[in-house]
Amino acid sequence: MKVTVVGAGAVGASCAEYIAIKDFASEVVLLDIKEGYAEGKAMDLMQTASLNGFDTKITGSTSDYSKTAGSDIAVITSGIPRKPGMTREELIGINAGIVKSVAASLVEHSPNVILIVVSNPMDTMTYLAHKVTGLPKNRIIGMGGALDSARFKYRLAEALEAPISDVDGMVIGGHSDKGMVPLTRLATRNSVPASEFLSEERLQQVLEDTKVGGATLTKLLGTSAWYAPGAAVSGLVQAIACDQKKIFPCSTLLDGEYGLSDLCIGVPVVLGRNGIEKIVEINLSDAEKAHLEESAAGVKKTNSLI
Ligand SMILES: NC(=O)c1ccc[n+]([C@@H]2O[C@H](COP(=O)([O-])OP(=O)(O)OC[C@H]3O[C@@H](n4cnc5c(N)ncnc54)[C@H](O)[C@@H]3O)[C@@H](O)[C@H]2O)c1
Ligand SMILES: O=C(O)C[C@H](O)C(=O)O
Repeated sequence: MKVTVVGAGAVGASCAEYIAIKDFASEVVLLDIKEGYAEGKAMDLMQTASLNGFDTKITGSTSDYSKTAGSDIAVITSGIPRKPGMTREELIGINAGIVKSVAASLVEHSPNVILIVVSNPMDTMTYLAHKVTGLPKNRIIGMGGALDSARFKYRLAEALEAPISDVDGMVIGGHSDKGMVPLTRLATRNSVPASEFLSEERLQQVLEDTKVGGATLTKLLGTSAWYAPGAAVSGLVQAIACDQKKIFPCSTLLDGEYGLSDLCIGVPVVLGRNGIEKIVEINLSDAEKAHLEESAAGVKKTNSLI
């Protein structure tokens, strides 16, 4: 299993590290445009191999896509991150050009690749990857919901004063401060609805904290987060590589599902060796449907800028 990660910055390197530590891929290629940067990150990571006990071979490349040839999965993290006070949508001017050229180069060298798009604004960048490559829809996946759901579970565990392994929850919708739709109605603590333990007001606070999860970290760090994003990407890569058939909320091209078409937005999907093997349509309440529709309108507005 060969995995390429484009962008050896904060998220790309974190993602490569988690993939290696989980030890399911034979090879990870890191690629960046900064001279020597990906090679340096790859060497540093390889020097953790004996310490962390993995055999995955990590190599680096400065803009040489021939090194990525034959990749089964490629992750696109290249692009600028936001600074405090910015929205993800404001990154579109620079990141659209980067994602466009990177996606085309990846597919040129690995025609059978499954693409995972991370660069922001992620839903629009995922849609752009479709426009540029024309790959079948099962082979282009946007990562946002897996991260947002992890943050939702973190906030739920905090409110419930429970171990995180005891809570479950999912966030669908666009990966944006306003567009996320945390499904508080379906959140549970060990199969018991979270609403049995938490007031409506406290659940609403969990929802609000989840939606601004990325912005909160950006304010604290001066740039956006990388550990949880890297871990979330590695989870998707592993589900595909190991044909796990796990459900994750991912940004995918919709064609009538959830009453939405011609956009990529986060909904639950089954991930396996063929990428997105199924879009799972769950019954949403009227309020959740309205939130998802509002979120879709926001994503479409951003899509109109590419
Ligand atoms: N979807 C998500 O959930 C999520 C989570 C975190 C970050 N992000 C996004 O991921 C992107 C990367 O974030 P980061 O913190 O790693 O940024 P970063 O600045 O640390 O790393 C980005 C890297 O991309 C490289 N790069 C730029 N143009 C390139 C090109 N044409 N080809 C190859 N490499 C190129 C840069 O040299 C840099 O090393 C940002 O757009 C950020 O908003 C998305
Ligand atoms: O918040 C950001 O800009 C980065 C990323 O989308 C995140 O949610 O951490």
